Amino acid sequence: MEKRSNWVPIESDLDEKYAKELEVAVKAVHVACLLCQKVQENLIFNGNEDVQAKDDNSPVTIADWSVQATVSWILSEAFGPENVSIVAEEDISALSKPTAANLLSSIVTTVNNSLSTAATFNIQPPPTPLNPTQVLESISRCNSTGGPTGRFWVLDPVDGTLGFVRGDQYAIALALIENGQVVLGVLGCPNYPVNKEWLNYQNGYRRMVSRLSKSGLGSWDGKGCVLYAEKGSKKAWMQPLVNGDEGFVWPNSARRVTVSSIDNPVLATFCEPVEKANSSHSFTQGLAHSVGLRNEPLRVYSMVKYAAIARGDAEIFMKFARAGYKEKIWDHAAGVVIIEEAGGVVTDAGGRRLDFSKGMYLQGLDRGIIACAGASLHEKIMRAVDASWNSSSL
Ligand SMILES: Nc1ncnc2c1ncn2[C@@H]1O[C@H](COP(=O)(O)OS(=O)(=O)O)[C@@H](OP(=O)(O)O)[C@H]1O
Ligand SMILES: [Mg+2]
Ligand SMILES: [Mg+2]
Ligand SMILES: [Mg+2]
Repeated sequence: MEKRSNWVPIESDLDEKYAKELEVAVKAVHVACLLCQKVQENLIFNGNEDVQAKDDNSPVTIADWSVQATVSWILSEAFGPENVSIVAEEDISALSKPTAANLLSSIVTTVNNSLSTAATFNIQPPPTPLNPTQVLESISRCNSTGGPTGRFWVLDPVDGTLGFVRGDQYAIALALIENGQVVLGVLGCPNYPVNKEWLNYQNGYRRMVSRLSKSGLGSWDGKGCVLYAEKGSKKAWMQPLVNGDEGFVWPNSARRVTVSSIDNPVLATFCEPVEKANSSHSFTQGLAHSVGLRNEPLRVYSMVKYAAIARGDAEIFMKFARAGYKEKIWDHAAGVVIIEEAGGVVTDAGGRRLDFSKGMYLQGLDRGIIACAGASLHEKIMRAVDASWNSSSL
């Protein structure tokens, strides 16, 4: 049983400047996590939820659209729609077709069910359930394209949708950007328990769940976590994910997280995308060999990789997408500020910090993304990338 003495009330972390934004964002992500848990359960155990394919063949589900609608609605209610600008992954093109009536109806139901439980987090639900037009409006309101000035939110409603549909890891990522800088990041990880036992089950989250339940260890209670950080605070925080129907009373408690102190690559663990199509496994394998990394790579879907570094469960995250792929800001914004405030370093392979000021893409990214638990380890990995790059076929 974990000692709870190091959990503190959420308010103790709140700096004046973004106090309300952080509080609303953390609550919205909790609501979204609960929504996703229900949809994933239906998808995996009852097999009765739709998985659609987008134009690029990537999957999208009712959870992606429902979270986008729900978070957009919560932010608009809290700050006024005229003050809320959101860059987000999903749009309504597939939902506006006449053949999508059933899909839209499932989304509307999911959003309303989710908002009706939001009172747990002191969020006032809508006076009457949202109708399809209002849900579509909430989704399509997230049509900001970002840029160098002003304030906008960045939302990946379900990051790692592939992991989500496979019953594995995924994340909900919400960040606030002001004048090109990420000032807040909140990362919901519904399948990443507060304790890191899942790391012992390399690439097999579902195997872990089934093994733990068979072994009667009892430590698995299905809960995930929500991580968050405010830029410049030098602190990153983790809350346990609450179960909406436990009679739980908000505010939740939080615990500080910090990166690992390991700076020797020989002892480090690195994480990377599960799919070879999203990042070159052969390049990272060669690089791992060159620096003497002994541990198996931790292949995990979604920004849970950023959470793993921030929590000190792994030391290195690398992503080297194929040439021509343009990384989107919603896949990184929340994770970057959380790792940095937890004591880590995130740059491209040229050592430059990621630039969130150029619209929806991370423009000018040099080769790939390297996040490490500290500056010294980061320096070593950067040197190894440079040494391996020319002999690679990337
Ligand atoms: N070809 C290609 N190369 C690189 N990246 C891509 C590519 N295609 C998609 N994406 C984006 O990757 C997001 C998922 O990244 P992950 O690190 O979770 O990858 S993996 O699922 O573990 O393989 C995924 O985020 P979601 O769409 O939110 O799941 C995409 O934005
Ligand atoms: Mg994503
Ligand atoms: Mg997504
Ligand atoms: Mg997607």
